[in-house]
Amino acid sequence: MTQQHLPSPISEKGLTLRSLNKHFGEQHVLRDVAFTAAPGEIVAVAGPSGAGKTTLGRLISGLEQADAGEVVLAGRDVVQLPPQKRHVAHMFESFALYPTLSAFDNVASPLRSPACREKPDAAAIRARVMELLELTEIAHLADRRPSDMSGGQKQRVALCRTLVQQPDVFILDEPIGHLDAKLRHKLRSEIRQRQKALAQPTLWLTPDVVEAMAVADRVVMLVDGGVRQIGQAQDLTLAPADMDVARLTGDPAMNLLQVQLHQHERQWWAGFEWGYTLVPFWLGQCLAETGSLSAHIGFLPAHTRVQPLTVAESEAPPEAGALRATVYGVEPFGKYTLLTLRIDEQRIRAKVAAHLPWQLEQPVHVFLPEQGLCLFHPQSGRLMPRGH
Ligand SMILES: Nc1ncnc2c1ncn2[C@@H]1O[C@H](COP(=O)(O)OP(=O)(O)OP(=O)(O)O)[C@@H](O)[C@H]1O
Repeated sequence: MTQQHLPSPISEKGLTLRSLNKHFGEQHVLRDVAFTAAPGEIVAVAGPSGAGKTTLGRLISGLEQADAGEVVLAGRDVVQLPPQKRHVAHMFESFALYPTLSAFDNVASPLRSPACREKPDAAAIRARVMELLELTEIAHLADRRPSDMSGGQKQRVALCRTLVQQPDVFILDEPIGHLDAKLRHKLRSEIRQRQKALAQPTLWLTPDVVEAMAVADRVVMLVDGGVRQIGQAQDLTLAPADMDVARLTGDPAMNLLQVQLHQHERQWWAGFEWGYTLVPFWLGQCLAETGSLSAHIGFLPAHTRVQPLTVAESEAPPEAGALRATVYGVEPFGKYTLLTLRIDEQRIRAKVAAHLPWQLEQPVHVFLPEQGLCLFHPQSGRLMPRGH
């Protein structure tokens, strides 16, 4: 476990996870998961499908038992407690609505339950439920049953039923995945504002790292059941802990280009089928220390400069630091254009100004950025500290 994975001192009202482990049969689904979420903090747990996000949420709620580890919630170690005594408001990916109840009654159900700590009266319940139904734009469906609703409408009922509670932690498992882009944007910021004002932490589980970065104060990157990195959007984007995190973060994700380095007259060169290009000296020195001269370098599409060339220009040797490439794909997004570029058999992407008329198969030079160039260890795939 690295230093960044160590939980900070526990807060009376927050959530602290320590060394959580879970197997399903032979499969090690969660490995030493440890992090904290402070009161009012939104922590997103992001990672690809099968990373263990749902299982982690279920361990915190008590719907699954951990093999080992601690879940400390509002100052209590809750590992031995049954779900109803943990005071967790959990929105399930599957919604789990009551089929015979209306949308209103589904949302009101936790407030009417004997396990509810607050015992609000009917008027208070109505006010809280309607406020959420209005926020999520389904107030007009208050009397409808789940069977007469779309997937996105059911998801909003499930979301309201979770947010209406006053638990010790909120767990939202893919809470807005079924909604259209406009509503997703609105709810992302509305829910963020709402949860930030509360005294409880919120865990937001999602495979969408861009959503995670937009909504959360910090993002926990979970890959293969292990925490690879915890950080804010810019930490994950500019300095991903390893190549898996680099592939998952950014919009679009960081370019990962395999290079084979060679030293010649105290300079380092990357070799390609079309020839060699000069690379920063620190890159060669750092890589040489690993005992291998082949590795992946990373750079963001937004930092990738592309220069269009005529055919005649493209046949001359590229200037120092430039890579020879051809345009493979052009996606105009209005404010900018996203280019896919082919360098030998590899593909990279570049976010470029929209005004140039890019052509498929057009020859270009690509310039590696001096700042923001990352080197990943040839064996572990971890980000290497940058040399001088
Ligand atoms: N009850 C179970 N029995 C056996 N294996 C399980 C069980 N629940 C989950 N798994 C396995 O554990 C791993 C993690 O699953 P989990 O649902 O937690 O992932 P996830 O990150 O939430 O994925 P998704 O984004 O697709 O929902 C997967 O390989 C899954 O097949």
